[in-house]
Amino acid sequence: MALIGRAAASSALRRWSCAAERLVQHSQRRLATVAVGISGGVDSAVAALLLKRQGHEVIGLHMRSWDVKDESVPEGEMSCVEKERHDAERLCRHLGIGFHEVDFVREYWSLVFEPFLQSYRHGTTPNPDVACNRYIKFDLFHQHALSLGAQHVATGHYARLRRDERTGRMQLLKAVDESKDQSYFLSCVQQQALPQVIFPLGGLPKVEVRRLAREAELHVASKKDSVGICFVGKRRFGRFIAEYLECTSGPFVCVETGMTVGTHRGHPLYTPGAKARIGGLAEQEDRKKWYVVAKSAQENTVYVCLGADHRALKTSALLTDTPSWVAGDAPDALRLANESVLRCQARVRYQQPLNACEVRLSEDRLDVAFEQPIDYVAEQQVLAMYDGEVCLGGATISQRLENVMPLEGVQIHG
Ligand SMILES: Nc1ncnc2c1ncn2[C@@H]1O[C@H](COP(=O)(O)OP(=O)(O)OP(=O)(O)O)[C@@H](O)[C@H]1O
Repeated sequence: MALIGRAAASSALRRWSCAAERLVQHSQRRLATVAVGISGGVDSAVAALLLKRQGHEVIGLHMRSWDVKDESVPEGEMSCVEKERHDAERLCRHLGIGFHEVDFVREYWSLVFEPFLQSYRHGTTPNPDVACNRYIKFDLFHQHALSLGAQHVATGHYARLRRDERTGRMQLLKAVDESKDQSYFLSCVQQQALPQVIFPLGGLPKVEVRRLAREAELHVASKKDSVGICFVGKRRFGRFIAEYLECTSGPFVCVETGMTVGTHRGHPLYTPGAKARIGGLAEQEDRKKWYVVAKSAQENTVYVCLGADHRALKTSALLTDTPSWVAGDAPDALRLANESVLRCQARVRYQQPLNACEVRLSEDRLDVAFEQPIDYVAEQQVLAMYDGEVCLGGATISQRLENVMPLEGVQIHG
């Protein structure tokens, strides 16, 4: 009897001490208040759900970065901006977390959208998502989230963070689900924001994120992933850009022959590497096969070639503007040795396979040589550099070098 009593008492004690331990861990974790960027989509909602389950005090922060006035919405329909806000608020209510809003419409316009338009005017192809992450989400938005009393700021980005044992700085890593990896868009984010950042989805496959959303009965569980540039919403890009930039028709010129092979509807509507869809040609087959090589804004000319494998679409070397290193400084290979060369991998587009390259610093710019020529390099897009799974940083491409242009003297820079 006494034995049974002692066993029961000690098991009760064990249960109690486990419960107490859980309570202590729980209350310690509760000390962290995490502001989650709630977009109205499934990823950030699941990020908030997971943080809440871990015991954090979670608040939802929705940002308005685009004015309803700048969306043409059919009568009686809700604009994209309003729909996202509505979904974000409903999600916070469902998750039982506070809902906060912040307006960065003006800042987004001047730091992201104006430079985006300017770049298009000059005949180049910018990346507004990289600029948005650097100047808005991981700077102004981040600071605002901290000013609300949060110690951490989380987003639904697919990427991971790790502290570098040697330097003590934060490293940006690719997501485990490579098909969703967003480190490319984060490659120009600055080190100072990263110690407070959490990416709860970096280790999860997207299918698991959707499953968690369904299990938690989030109304956005089956909502489509956002594709393309966020402010364009569901509109066709051509129609959208034509509202802001003058698009006048001009010639499509074949880089091989120098001959005009069709008429384009305005150079801003075309991106190097994309199909040109030249109309007016008799052969349907040919129409399918023209690709944009380059553009000249000055001459309002779009240069094209026949076939996706044409050597005019390949680039083996390029120059960039001043790079942005996630660690804050350039990697040791570029800083410490004379004649220093960084051997790494790089991509020039979201989800492009990584390409081996050599990077040299020339003044404060990068001179990049690829082991094999790569496809579809567009000026003003971002080059993101990697050492295995670590994203080292990014830089805006200022010039394609050694791209094969069979037609001597074709001037492609606007
Ligand atoms: N309007 C917004 N307000 C607050 N945070 C935002 C907003 N838009 C995006 N974010 C944050 O940035 C992350 C990445 O944004 P992105 O536009 O790539 O959306 P996404 O991958 O489709 O994610 P989601 O499914 O959450 O919309 C989001 O998961 C979210 O945390």
